[in-house]
Formats: sequence, C-alpha cells, structure tokens
Amino acid sequence: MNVLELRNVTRKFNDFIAVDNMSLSIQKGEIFGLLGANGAGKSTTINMIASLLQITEGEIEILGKSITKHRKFAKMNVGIVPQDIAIYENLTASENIKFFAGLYGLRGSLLKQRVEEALEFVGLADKAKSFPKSFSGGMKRRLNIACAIAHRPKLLIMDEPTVGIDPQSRKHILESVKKLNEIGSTIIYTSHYMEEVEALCTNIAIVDHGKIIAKGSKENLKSLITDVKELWVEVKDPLYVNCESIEEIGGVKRASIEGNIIKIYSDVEIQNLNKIIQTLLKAEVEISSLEEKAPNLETVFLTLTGRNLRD
Ligand SMILES: Nc1ncnc2c1ncn2[C@@H]1O[C@H](COP(=O)(O)OP(=O)(O)OP(=O)(O)O)[C@@H](O)[C@H]1O
Repeated sequence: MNVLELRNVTRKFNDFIAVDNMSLSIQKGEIFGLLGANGAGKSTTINMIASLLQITEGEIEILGKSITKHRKFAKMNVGIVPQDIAIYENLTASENIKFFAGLYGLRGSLLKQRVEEALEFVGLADKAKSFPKSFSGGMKRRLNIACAIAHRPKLLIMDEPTVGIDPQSRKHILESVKKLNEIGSTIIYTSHYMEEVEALCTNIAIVDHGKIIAKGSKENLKSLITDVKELWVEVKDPLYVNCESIEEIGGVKRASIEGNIIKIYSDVEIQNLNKIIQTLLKAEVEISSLEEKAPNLETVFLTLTGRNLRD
C-alpha cells in the first residue's frame, strides 16, 4: 500500500491555481524529494497533505484512507517540519515537544518517554530545560524537527529544513533524515539545495507552475536530458563576460555566471566550443579552465523548466 496518494489534487487561491491537478504516489520507505523554484507550489502541496490547508478539488489518501474522511487518522500519521520555524519561545525545549506531541494524543509516561527520545534524537538532550531564545537558528530547527517526530508519524514532511542554518546543524539534520528513514519513516523533503536532494532522495518530482513536470529516480531524471551538454568555463575576471553574446552562438541554450564560472548549456549535436572560446577571447576574457560536466539534477531542472532553482 502507498503511504501517500494524491489524485488530481488542485488548490486555488481565488482565481489563481497554485496546485494544478496533481497526482502522485509515494511508497513506504522512500525519501521523496520535491524540487521546484520559488512559488512552484511545493508548500501548498505539502500543507494540503498535512491537513493544514483545504483541498479545492481531488483527493489525498494517507495509508489508503482519505484525509478528509479520516481527519484524526491523517493527523496521527503525518508529521510536518514547516518552512518557518514554529516553536514557542516561552516554553522550554522539552515543553515545546510535549505540547506538539500532546496535540497528537500522546499522554502520561509514553509522552514523557517520546519527548526524551525526540530530544536525544536531534542532539538536544542537554538542552531539555533551556528556552529557545538562547538557541542558534540550527538548534531551533532541530527542536522543530523534534516537535514533528515525537508522535512517530509514518509520513514525515520536511519543508526546506536546512535553510539558513550553520553547517554543523545542517549535517546533523541530514543525518537525522537518513536515520529516521532507516527506522521506518517515509519522508517528503523539499529543498532548494540540489546537492541535498541528490544525496538524500530515492525518488524526485520536479514541480513547476503547480504541476509535476517530471518524476523518477535521479538516474531516470538524468536520462531525460541526453540532448544537452553542460560546459563550465572558469574565467579570471567575470565582469567582462557578456552572457547574451554567448547565448547568440549556435546551439547555446543558456549561459549564466556563478562566481568565476560561466555555465553554458548547449545542444549536444552542435560543435560550438571554438566559437565560445573565440567570443570570450574577443571580449578579452581570460580563460582559466574548461570542463564538460556530466548531467546533474541542476541541468535536468534547468532544461525542463527553463529556469534556475534559485531564480
Ligand atoms: N494564501 C495564499 N494566498 C494567495 N496565493 C498564495 C497563497 N499561498 C501561496 N500562494 C501562491 O501560490 C503559489 C505557490 O506557492 P507555494 O508557497 O506553494 O510555492 P513554493 O513552491 O512552496 O515556493 P517557496 O519555495 O517560495 O516556498 C505562489 O504563487 C504563491 O504566491
């Protein structure tokens, strides 16, 4: 049985369609990545799955049961780590977890035990009695995760859980996601960080304008774009680079600059390397190195949506 099933789900805000007739199945044991640019519809989708937002049309099932007909069952089996940290500053770490786990019906000694386990799990056991105001951003995130997992949901949704945190907390969170998955949680993970999705997720859906435009394993997705090659040109002084003039070269689909590197996406069939080099040299751009990259998820995303994830 699938842990999650979306059937033709649509969400409108007045006339605006944020999620457009989306269908999706997620099986037990997956870490499922939702990848999309700002405004693609990821949070709206996730919030409907977590029963925080009403569905306009269509149906969502958790473990085979409709979330609108079995509200309590859906709530008990889903945990969400929201994009914006949601914890109470005037409650201690342990009281915060107790409050959220209590909402799911946990009581007494079981509640106490689960609170301790959740604190231990996120590496905050020694901060049980501390108030979040003394916490770093990363520690608050970890507490937020503890609040979402104490009731042991079968499906855990994490909405960009590593945004704006220190590297140590980020590493801790990524390891926690893997560990939670190993001990039986199915996970939906959204992120702007392609490397995270590539490293963590078993399956990935690319969302654009409220629709899933591609889904599958990393390998499946990469095999979709056999017609594009990616060239990285490292230059000494990127100020002199004019991407528009590179885009005018035959076969070039897109050129952009990140730091000292010009990333050029181009038709595999067309030999244009000489022209690219000539164009740069003519503009007196000094080239430090050239490298053709194997297709990665970023290339897939860009090719399918025509935009960068962080546009
Ligand atoms: N309450 C709302 N009222 C009106 N429009 C909304 C509302 N919530 C979201 N939207 C719109 O729906 C679209 C999808 O938003 P959503 O937050 O789901 O995107 P997202 O993929 O999660 O983006 P981000 O990565 O920025 O969180 C956006 O255009 C957004 O402006």
